[in-house]
Amino acid sequence: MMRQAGRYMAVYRKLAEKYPSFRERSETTDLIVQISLQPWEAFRPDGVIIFSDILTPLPAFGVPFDIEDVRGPVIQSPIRSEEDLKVLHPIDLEKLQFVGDSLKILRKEVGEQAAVLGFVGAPWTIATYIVEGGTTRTYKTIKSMCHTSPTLLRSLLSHLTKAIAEYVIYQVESGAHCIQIFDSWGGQLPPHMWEMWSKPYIDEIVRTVKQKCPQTPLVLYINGNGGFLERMKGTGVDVIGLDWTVDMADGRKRLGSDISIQGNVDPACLFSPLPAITNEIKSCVHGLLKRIGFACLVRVISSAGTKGHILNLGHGVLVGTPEDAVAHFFDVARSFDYDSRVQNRAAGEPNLVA
Ligand SMILES: O=C(O)CCc1c2[nH]c(c1CC(=O)O)Cc1[nH]c(c(CC(=O)O)c1CCC(=O)O)Cc1[nH]c(c(CC(=O)O)c1CCC(=O)O)Cc1[nH]c(c(CCC(=O)O)c1CC(=O)O)C2
Repeated sequence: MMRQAGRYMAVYRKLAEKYPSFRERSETTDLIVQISLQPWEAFRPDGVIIFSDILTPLPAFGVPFDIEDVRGPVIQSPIRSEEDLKVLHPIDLEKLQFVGDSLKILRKEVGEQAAVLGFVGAPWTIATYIVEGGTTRTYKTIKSMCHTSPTLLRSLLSHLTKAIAEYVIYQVESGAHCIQIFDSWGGQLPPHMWEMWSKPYIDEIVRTVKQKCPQTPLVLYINGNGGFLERMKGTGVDVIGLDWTVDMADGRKRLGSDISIQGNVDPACLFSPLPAITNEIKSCVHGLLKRIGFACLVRVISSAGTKGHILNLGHGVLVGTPEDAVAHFFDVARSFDYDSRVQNRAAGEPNLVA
């Protein structure tokens, strides 16, 4: 479940009182492991996501940042000129050792009972933070740069692409079974601009990672991706993450049966009464069943966890979500009878469904 650990959990909030700096919580091996395991201990999901952030690798290639309580991520020195680019250097993976160490420990902690999941931000999405200096509603600085300083923006995106590809490989070599690429803000671009300013860089990451780690499933997620599904498939990833604005059956029809889909229950639905949550999950799964047929789904799911449907929310768990609603989501997911019929818990191949 996206944003599986974090502020909606009371144990996390309590730990955050003791360690008030987000960077400390997400850059100290013991704390990363402890926080990543909080939802595992509470809900026993099929995947344990390392507690980290898409911005975590930035200081390792020359871009310091902080996460402030109200403002969220803040980049003190945004990159907006050729001169600013000079701070960038190749990624120093030694500075991210806490990520590698945590993944190794998480693999030991969960054994064969769950997949361990890593993640990165896509170059465009990371660039929005580096250029805008933090979170933005309009993306106007970076979007105007596409027209006023295309060479500069291309240099930045190329640098990020190299760094992120190396970081993905590092996570896989440290034990991640699967990597999700968050192009969370790719959906802010018109699709033809995404093809120019985001897709080629994701393509390059997929190519590089597939050469080194051909067995590792890659998931691609864009927030607001209704206009992008076919284009996302063109990157060569193994799984497309749908947000909740796309009907699951439409998504499957548009993407075909030769690729896996993740998603896509509306995260806000977890604020509803439990029976309503059950219905939403069923309609997400059964919509898919109706579209491609039950037998076909079983066949697709059973192919070693890289094809089929990974039941998930359409984006992260929202702050304030009741924990019993999250528990209910996992209970309902586990209750589907296809789960018990599918033999995708082969040795060394944790179940990636749900
Ligand atoms: O999400 C917020 O509102 C907080 C600010 C924010 C952060 N990163 C950010 C943003 C969004 C923005 O403002 O641009 C920037 C950020 N981090 C992330 C994404 C990708 C996405 O969710 O679409 C994004 C961009 C898009 C987005 O936030 O929707 C990814 C992320 N951050 C984080 C996690 C890990 C987790 O939650 O389990 C994960 C995802 C792992 C996964 O789902 O597989 C952790 C994180 N980062 C952050 C926080 C809040 C700070 C705290 O706990 O003290 C937290 C903890 C939490 O969400 O409860 C900081």
